[in-house]
Amino acid sequence: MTPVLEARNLKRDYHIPGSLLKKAKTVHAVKGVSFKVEQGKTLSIVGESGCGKSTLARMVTMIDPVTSGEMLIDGQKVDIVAEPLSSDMRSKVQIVFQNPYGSLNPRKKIGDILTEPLIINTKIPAAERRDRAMAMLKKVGLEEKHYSRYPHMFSGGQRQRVAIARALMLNPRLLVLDEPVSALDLSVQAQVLNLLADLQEEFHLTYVFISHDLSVVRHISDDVMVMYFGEAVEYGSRDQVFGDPQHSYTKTLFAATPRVDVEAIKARLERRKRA
Ligand SMILES: Nc1ncnc2c1ncn2[C@@H]1O[C@H](COP(=O)(O)OP(=O)(O)OP(=O)(O)O)[C@@H](O)[C@H]1O
Repeated sequence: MTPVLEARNLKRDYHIPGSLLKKAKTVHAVKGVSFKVEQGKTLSIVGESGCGKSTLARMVTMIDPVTSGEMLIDGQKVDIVAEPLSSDMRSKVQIVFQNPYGSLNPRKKIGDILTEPLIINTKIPAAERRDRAMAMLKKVGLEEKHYSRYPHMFSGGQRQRVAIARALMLNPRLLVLDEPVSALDLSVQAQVLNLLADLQEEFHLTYVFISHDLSVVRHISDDVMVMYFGEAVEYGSRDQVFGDPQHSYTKTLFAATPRVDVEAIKARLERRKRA
């Protein structure tokens, strides 16, 4: 099967200009990383702060150009080194950021936030844009009445639902989830993770899930890649990586991580819903 996304040897350097007191330097944030994700699957990318996860997310989402490497979407090569990147290709990959407070424009109503990608990227008439946004609100567990409200009127979990809805408005081939639940309370984390799992099942969505939280990663991944100082030091199926980690860094990372039992949280929420 042709993967939805294939990344080949992606590299990203940041050049930091010098000053009177400091020499110019180059940070090799991502040092040649390759991976594939098939339709309906989730690849998680884990690692400590500064290992290059967000840089990789921004390259895959085509927000930032890469220094070198190749990316194929549905087998078609994307010209990712060039700028500006084609908006057609860019709309195939959407991103949900960590902070639902910062990622939604506070001056725009939810309806405008959801229809904006359709206005920019399609010629869909206004009435249909509204219908699609209403339908998407329901898909993410919100209501039609939320269409005319502003982001500050929502909780963190609801805002993240809006961010997910916005990311899905253009029917992307791939959703990059950059720490999408780490700013939320534990019980809300479980609800948003359940929503992502339901949407994936219903629409056969493909996810790249960026996280430093191994208990969440263990719960939602098909494949896992562990990054360390800009390199992929481990890459394989979830069971391989968690069951038999090969690299010493992965072993240390797993040993140092307290286990949060997401399954137990889910079960508790279910019980509460039924009560
Ligand atoms: N715009 C930038 N200019 C210069 N250096 C940068 C820039 N963005 C990231 N870096 C550097 O690149 C490296 C990787 O950063 P990145 O943010 O991708 O890591 P991360 O794993 O996502 O960390 P975090 O979880 O803290 O966001 C770090 O050394 C960081 O300081």
